[in-house]
Amino acid sequence: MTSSNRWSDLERPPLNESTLRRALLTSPGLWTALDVVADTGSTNSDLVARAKAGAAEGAVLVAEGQSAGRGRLERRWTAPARSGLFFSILLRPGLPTPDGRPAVPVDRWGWLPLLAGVATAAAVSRTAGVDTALKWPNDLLVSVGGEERKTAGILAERADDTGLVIGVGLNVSLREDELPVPTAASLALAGAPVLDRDPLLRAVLRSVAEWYGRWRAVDGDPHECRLQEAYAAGCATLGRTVRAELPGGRELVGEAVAVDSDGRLVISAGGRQEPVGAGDVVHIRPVAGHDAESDRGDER
Ligand SMILES: Nc1ncnc2c1ncn2[C@@H]1O[C@H](COP(=O)(O)OP(=O)(O)OP(=O)(O)O)[C@@H](O)[C@H]1O
Ligand SMILES: O=C(O)CCCC[C@@H]1SC[C@@H]2NC(=O)N[C@@H]21
Repeated sequence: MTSSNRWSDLERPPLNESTLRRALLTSPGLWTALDVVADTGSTNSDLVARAKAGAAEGAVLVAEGQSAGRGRLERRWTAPARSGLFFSILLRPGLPTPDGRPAVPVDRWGWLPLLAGVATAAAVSRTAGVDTALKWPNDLLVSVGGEERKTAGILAERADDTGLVIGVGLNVSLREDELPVPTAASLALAGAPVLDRDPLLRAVLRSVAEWYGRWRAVDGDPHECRLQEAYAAGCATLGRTVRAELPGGRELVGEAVAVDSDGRLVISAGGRQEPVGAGDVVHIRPVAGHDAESDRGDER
C-alpha cells in the first residue's frame, strides 16, 4: 500500500452529503445548498465562481480533498484527503435579510472572518473536546505538548458587490509525519476524544449561522452583538508580545493590546498605539535566558 492510500475509508470515512443536507438545509435557516465533492482545486475558488454566477447566500461547498488549497497571504493550504474539513461558505451581507434587515455597510464586513473564527473555535472546542484559542486574525490554535500550534485557518475573499466567500481548513486526523509544517497540528495531535467529521462540520456551520444571525440582527455592529467581546475573550494574541510583518515589508514589534471596532489588532510600541489590519503576526514567546526576539522555533 502506498503512503497516499494508507488511510482506508474505515479510518478516514467519507462525509455523508445527504445526512448533512438533511441536518443543515432547514427552513428558516442560513444554509441553502450543500455539496460535498471528492476532489477539487480550491473550494474558495469554486464558490467565488458560483457567487459571481449568482449563487444565493448560504451555499456551502465541502471538498474531501483539495489539490490547490489556498491560505492567506498567497500561501498554500495542504492536507491529505479526508484528514480534515475543507469547506467554503457564501454570505451576502450586502443584501437585505429575508426578515427585512438592511444590507450591512461594507466597512463592517471585515468582522466576518473574525466571526467565522469565533464560531469555529466555539464549535470545535465543544464538539471535539479540546481547548482552542484564536491567533489574530483567525488561526485556530490548539496545545500539543504545551506548545500552541495551528489546527485551522480561515480565508475570506470578496466575491462580488454583495457577497464574500469564507473558507475554513481544519486539520482533524493528521499525524505528525503528515503535517505540512512543524508549527501545524490537528485535533488528533491535541488529544481530541472525538474525531468524527460529520458532527464537527454540523457544529461549525450551526455556530457560524448563529453568530451571523446575531451580527445581522444589529446591522453588523460587533460591539452590540458581543462579537468583539467574544473575540477578545478567545484571542491568545492579546497581551502577547508580537511581531507584525506589514504589507510593504515593514515590521512592528510590540504588545498586542486590543482588537478595535474595525477588527484590527492594536499594537503598542514605542509609546504609540498602531492598528494593524493586514499582514502576518507572529507571537513572540520570551524563553528563559533569551530576549523576546527569539528564534523562529519559539514563535507561532
Ligand atoms: N494543513 C495545514 N495546517 C496548518 N497550517 C497550514 C496547513 N497547510 C498550510 N499551512 C500554513 O501555510 C503555510 C505554508 O504556506 P506555503 O506553503 O506557501 O509556505 P510558506 O513558507 O509560507 O511560503 P513559501 O511558498 O515561500 O515556502 C505555513 O505557514 C502553514 O502555517
Ligand atoms: O490559514 C490560512 O491562511 C487560511 C487557510 C484556509 C484554507 C481553506 S481550506 C477550504 C478553503 N479553500 C481554500 O482554498 N482555502 C480555504
